[in-house]
Amino acid sequence: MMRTRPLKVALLGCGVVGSEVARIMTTHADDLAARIGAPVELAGVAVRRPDKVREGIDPALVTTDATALVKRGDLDIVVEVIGGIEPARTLITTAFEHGASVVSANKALLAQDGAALHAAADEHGKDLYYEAAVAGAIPLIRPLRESLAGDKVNRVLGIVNGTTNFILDKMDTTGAGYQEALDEATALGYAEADPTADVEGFDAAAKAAILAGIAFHTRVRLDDVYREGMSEVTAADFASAKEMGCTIKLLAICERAGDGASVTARVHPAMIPLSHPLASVRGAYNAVFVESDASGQLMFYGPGAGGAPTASAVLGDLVAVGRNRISGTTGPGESAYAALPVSSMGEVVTRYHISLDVADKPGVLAQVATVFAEHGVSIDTVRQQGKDGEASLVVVTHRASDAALGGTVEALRNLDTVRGVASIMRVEGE
Ligand SMILES: NC(=O)c1ccc[n+]([C@@H]2O[C@H](COP(=O)([O-])OP(=O)(O)OC[C@H]3O[C@@H](n4cnc5c(N)ncnc54)[C@H](O)[C@@H]3O)[C@@H](O)[C@H]2O)c1
Ligand SMILES: N[C@@H](CCO)C(=O)O
Ligand code: NA
Repeated sequence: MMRTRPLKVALLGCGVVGSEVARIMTTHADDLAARIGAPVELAGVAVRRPDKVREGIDPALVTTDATALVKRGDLDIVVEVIGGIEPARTLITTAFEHGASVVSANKALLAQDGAALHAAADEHGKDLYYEAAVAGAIPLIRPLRESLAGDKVNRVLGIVNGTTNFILDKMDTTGAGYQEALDEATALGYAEADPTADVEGFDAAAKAAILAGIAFHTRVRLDDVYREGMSEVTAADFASAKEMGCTIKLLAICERAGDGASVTARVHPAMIPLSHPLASVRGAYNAVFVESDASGQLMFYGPGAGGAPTASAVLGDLVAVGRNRISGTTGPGESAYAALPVSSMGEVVTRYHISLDVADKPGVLAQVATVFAEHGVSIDTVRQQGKDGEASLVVVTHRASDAALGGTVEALRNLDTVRGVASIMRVEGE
């Protein structure tokens, strides 16, 4: 039965995502009401620039005072799509204190302060939902939190940043320069306000922290995630990858480690075989593999960024939270009972592609091979190309720990015959 009193929703931020949330709330109002069981009323929109024309939004609803809006006391749901840490954090906790539940797309904040925000939601008996924070439109938080709640997830691996996938894809397939590809991603609304968050891997690391926490029922914060961005990936790296039948993707990888007694979470560029499904994830699309004991391998794929796709996830949460409000319940909160420690990157085991500039003279290959052997790193293949008394040596290893590989590279740098280490890239997905 339809409740006549509407659910009052406040929108904080009306940028790329917020404007699409407002548009869908208006255009799909009847369907949303039918699905929730009550009409949804846009009760206020907090913005920074009040003079901007916002199509479809009653100017009387617009305010620059987000704090006063969340303190009104009659709100059912606050949708936070401002981004960043403050004032978003204080606005969310203030919303809970004044009786509202919260839907947010803010991965940076959730990866840093998720535990405190969940505690605040619990304390006030309210919901905190954030499907949009990871992989945009792709349902991932809810499947991990609800559908897979009876299984044991062992690994989450995927492409969770649309901007960097867009850039890497352009560089790989069209030979476009880095800046040109980044400018296009920004114009399409994929990039964060400061694109450093995307290209240096902070955005993906925040998502990895959120995914690892939910998947392994533990707490993983942004600082726990090992992070390397993609701004140093070169055309030469793509050429090396092609020679190996691979491409390069910025991956987020969360795994159980040490016989399941700990977890690791990392974000870095990696070579993956062209035959791997992640290799064919194009443009700003995201794709995430989840491996669980009983389910086996699951793949989630779709638009990971952009206004409308992200708004789709926000609206899904709005409906879920709205239904909870009507029935006087809340959805599942934080599940961190496993309390697993996060291991350092040194314990991660994977394969490596190392490109060295060496002197082209007798015994060099043997010297290099000895260094690998001394550090317990087994070599899979070696390829050498000569150029004027110098040579480039490409070594691909079998699986080894990051600590062993680090020691190997340090020792290689100390060899007189090694002129430089041109690139080190992990090889995943085999
Ligand atoms: N764009 C995407 O593809 C995407 C995808 C998933 C998640 N997100 C997340 O969604 C959130 C919003 O992203 P966006 O792309 O819409 O960013 P945006 O910069 O386009 O929008 C944010 C808006 O908030 C406004 N704002 C800033 N401070 C404010 C304040 N104090 N009061 C009211 N308004 C304020 C800004 O003026 C801006 O219009 C971020 O957390 C982002 O990480 C974005
Ligand atoms: N900047 C992010 C938005 C989606 O979270 C990306 O490019 O994936
Ligand atoms: Na999502």
